[in-house]
Amino acid sequence: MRYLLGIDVGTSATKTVLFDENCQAIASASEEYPLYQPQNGWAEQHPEDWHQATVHTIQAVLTKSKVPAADVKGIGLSGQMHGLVMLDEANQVIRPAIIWCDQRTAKECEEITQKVGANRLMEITANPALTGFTASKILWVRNHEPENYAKCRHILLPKDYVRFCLTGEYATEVSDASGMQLLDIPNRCWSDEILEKLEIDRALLGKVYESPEVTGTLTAQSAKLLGLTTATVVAGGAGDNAAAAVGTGTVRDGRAFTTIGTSGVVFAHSSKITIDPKGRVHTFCCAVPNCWHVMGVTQAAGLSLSWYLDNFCTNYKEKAKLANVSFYDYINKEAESVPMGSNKLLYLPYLMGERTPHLDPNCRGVFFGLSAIHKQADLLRAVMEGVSYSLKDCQSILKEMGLEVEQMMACGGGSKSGLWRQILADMFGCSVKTAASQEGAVLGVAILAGVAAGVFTDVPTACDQFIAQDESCQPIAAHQDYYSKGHVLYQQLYEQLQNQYRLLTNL
Ligand SMILES: Nc1ncnc2c1ncn2[C@@H]1O[C@H](COP(=O)(O)OP(=O)(O)O)[C@@H](O)[C@H]1O
Ligand SMILES: O=C(CO)[C@@H](O)[C@H](O)COP(=O)(O)O
Repeated sequence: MRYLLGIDVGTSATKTVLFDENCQAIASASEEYPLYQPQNGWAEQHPEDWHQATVHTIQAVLTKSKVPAADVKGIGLSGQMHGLVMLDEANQVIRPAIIWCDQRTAKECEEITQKVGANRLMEITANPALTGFTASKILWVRNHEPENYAKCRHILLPKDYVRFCLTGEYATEVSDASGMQLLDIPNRCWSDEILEKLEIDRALLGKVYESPEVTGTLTAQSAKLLGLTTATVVAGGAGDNAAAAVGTGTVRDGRAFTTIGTSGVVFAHSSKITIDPKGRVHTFCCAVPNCWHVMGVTQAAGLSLSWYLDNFCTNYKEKAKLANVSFYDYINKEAESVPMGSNKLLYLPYLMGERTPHLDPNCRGVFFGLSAIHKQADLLRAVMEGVSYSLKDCQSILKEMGLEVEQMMACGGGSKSGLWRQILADMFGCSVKTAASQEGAVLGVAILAGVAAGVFTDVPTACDQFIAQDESCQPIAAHQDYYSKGHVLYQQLYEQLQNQYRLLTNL
């Protein structure tokens, strides 16, 4: 039997799963690490935490499974997108990584638009200048930390830093590189025009591969450390959403999925490049060669839930213990005990600014309609509903762009909640399904590794063979009606507050 490793360098943790050649999970391990917020709207992590978590979780799954090293044919890397890792001459990390949800670069986005031109930026990178994307982070370091910029010899994305540690190669692949705002998205290569206009040296960037290509093999040192062999290939892999697309079988036109991870995403596959002229959703290269995807992003999806639970529900852990149920079973029951609409309470999930549909780094979270009748559980359900309203915003734009969706899958930590999936089905007005394997991104990159290692012929064929569907939530007409009215009110709240958010930032 041959085996494949899928690794997802997420925001909350790195997760590693060992699959056999039938894509059955054999062993899994995950390791959490901190997210640092040194200022309001800033977000950083230590790249070494990602590397250590990868090493420990690979070692853990190999120990648990007792699979012979020589039978592990390939490694697939998935990861949080957009983060900026800078290495010096000696390959040392220069400063903490500035990650995807960091919002400090509004001025640098103006600089990018002015230097490249709004129209050329859309034509080449398929997206307007965004604070979340890597290019504005590079310019921020150049503008604010010139001594760090001067030392920089290599720029890598989070999972590509881990790749460098494993293989010694400076490489990336098209799906993750799409989120740097330096890639020519229609032609799937670095854009010399963008690099020249932004005065970024191309030599700083790694080689760009397609997702199922081989980017290298393990170095002797990392093979020894991990308990693997130097014959193990490391595939291009994919950004976490492009990876989850493969892991949920979203690899053909008409297919889509919604993720509730730290962020939230509504993602549709497209064999043709389609761009929203207003830039509210991203068009990126996907993990299937010669295909693209369009996705809307909610900055704080699971993050909203974690923030609420960590700060205002510390009693829930004890209550779950007393009730003898898991923590998330307990919180989902609590949310279910509250009627639809959370007793007339609305939540705007803009804790880290918002991408789709507002592209606004200044906006922040709101509970609207608080009354003395509200209890912890009302706010809990309002958070889940508010995140879902934001995902509804994403779905509406994909529809407006003519991306027909025949199948909506759900993945990410939040999709484990039956209640959350039902709310999504009610708001989207379509069935929301889960894959039989809940492994999403890690399964996706294990399939990419399988193609790279010659275990599978191509990505869509492997998905057809190995991805099966499981549960399906159908929309309930009365809920749909309520939530469509709620959505109108939800949308009006941002419109009313847009100017006040700017004033708050400048206060
Ligand atoms: N059973 C569950 N019910 C509801 N939410 C959950 C559940 N399990 C995890 N989550 C949420 O999912 C999020 C983590 O999702 P995950 O996909 O692991 O994140 P990431 O890959 O972004 O680190 C957490 O923020 C948590 O709030
Ligand atoms: O910024 C994006 C996509 O554009 C996020 O999807 C990040 O890639 C982080 O993902 P999670 O850690 O929430 O899964």
